[in-house]
Amino acid sequence: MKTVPVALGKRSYDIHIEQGLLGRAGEVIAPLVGKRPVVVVADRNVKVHLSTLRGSLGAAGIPSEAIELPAGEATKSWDQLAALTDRLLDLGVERSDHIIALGGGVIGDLVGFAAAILKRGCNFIQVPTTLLAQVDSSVGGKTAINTPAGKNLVGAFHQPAMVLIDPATLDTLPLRQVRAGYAEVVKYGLIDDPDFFAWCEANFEALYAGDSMARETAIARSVAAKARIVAEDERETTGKRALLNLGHTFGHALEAESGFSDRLFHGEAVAAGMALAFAYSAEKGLCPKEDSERVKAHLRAAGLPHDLASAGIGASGARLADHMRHDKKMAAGTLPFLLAHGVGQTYLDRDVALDDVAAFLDRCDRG
Ligand SMILES: NC(=O)c1ccc[n+]([C@@H]2O[C@H](COP(=O)([O-])OP(=O)(O)OC[C@H]3O[C@@H](n4cnc5c(N)ncnc54)[C@H](O)[C@@H]3O)[C@@H](O)[C@H]2O)c1
Ligand SMILES: O=C(O)C(=O)C[C@@H](O)[C@H](O)[C@H](O)COP(=O)(O)O
Ligand SMILES: [Zn+2]
Repeated sequence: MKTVPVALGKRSYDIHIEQGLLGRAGEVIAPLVGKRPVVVVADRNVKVHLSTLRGSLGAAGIPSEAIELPAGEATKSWDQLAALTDRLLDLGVERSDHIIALGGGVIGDLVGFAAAILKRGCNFIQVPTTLLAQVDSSVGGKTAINTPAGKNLVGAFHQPAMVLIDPATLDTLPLRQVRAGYAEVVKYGLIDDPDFFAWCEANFEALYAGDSMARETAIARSVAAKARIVAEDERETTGKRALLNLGHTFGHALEAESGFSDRLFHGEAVAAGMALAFAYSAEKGLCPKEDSERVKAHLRAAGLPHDLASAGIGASGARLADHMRHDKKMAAGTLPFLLAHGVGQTYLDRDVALDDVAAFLDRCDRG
């Protein structure tokens, strides 16, 4: 088993990665939970993994209850949050108990937020089953729901007590979802690790084909990068953690424009967003055009949206900029942007005018 520590003082925890880990999750979790019952909150599409997980909990002598929730971004809602917290209260969850989130980023974000507010803070464990959740959302403690105003606008920082990653759960994940998760893998290369971006260019096909070495390398390098950044700036106050938002100001606007629907998954929106961030950087002369073209070419080759047209977005720049005004990075009326000086050289630019971004978007090809 490979273990990546997340060093956050009293809130430190381990990320465990191992093929088949779900089948022995009970013994790994047992030292945390003792013999207290746990509640597993699972996505309805992961029934087979739920049964493996509960089997291993039972074998370790840990009683469990299950709550199954509908799949999809719409589940990150006030209604689902209220229903979930009511169920958890009915089940008698105590503050020191552990709630397990089994599923993708939607389940992780919702369950993490429920755990943050239930009895003013319960423990939770992330057991991510999508590539996106295994490389990104299960780590770092950002939890949230969406509101009519936009993405992740109500939430809390609440770190999990442990993250258990079984790459074998990806065997059941549809290819389109694997690709969407891969966008967040590429992100780490683009932020500050050009060697990892080159690794991505050379290995994405193996990853898509389910090669176990490629999967484990992608997951381990991604979570190590995220753990390092989160340990430096847990609450996104210094600008360091904001680097993880590369492509997200554009991406969240595209998701909002798509109505948070299956038309554009989060990872797909982030892929288009990263390509737009590089294209804007190149247009401003901040980044070599070859780097921007290289990013776009890789995302295209990887079957991901790489501009507005391939993301299916026809909205005006002004309309997309209106979505961006809800971004949580907005400070004193200005929105800092994640731009790049090149591949692996992302930085937070505090001198970008939203109107200029809107005009740039109007010059881009439409869907
Ligand atoms: N908190 C964070 O740091 C963070 C980071 C990145 C993304 N996110 C959030 O994560 C969400 C996206 O997560 P996601 O891409 O995992 O989406 P998701 O949770 O909607 O999962 C994608 C789809 O895969 C299905 N699924 C999950 N595991 C499966 C499996 N093993 N086999 C078959 N089907 C499976 C789900 O039912 C769903 O239909 C977004 O809401 C995004 O904002 C949060
Ligand atoms: O962990 C982070 O920090 C991230 O920004 C990771 C992102 O991939 C993720 O989508 C996050 O939820 C976006 O955060 P937000 O603060 O823009 O809602
Ligand atoms: Zn993201």
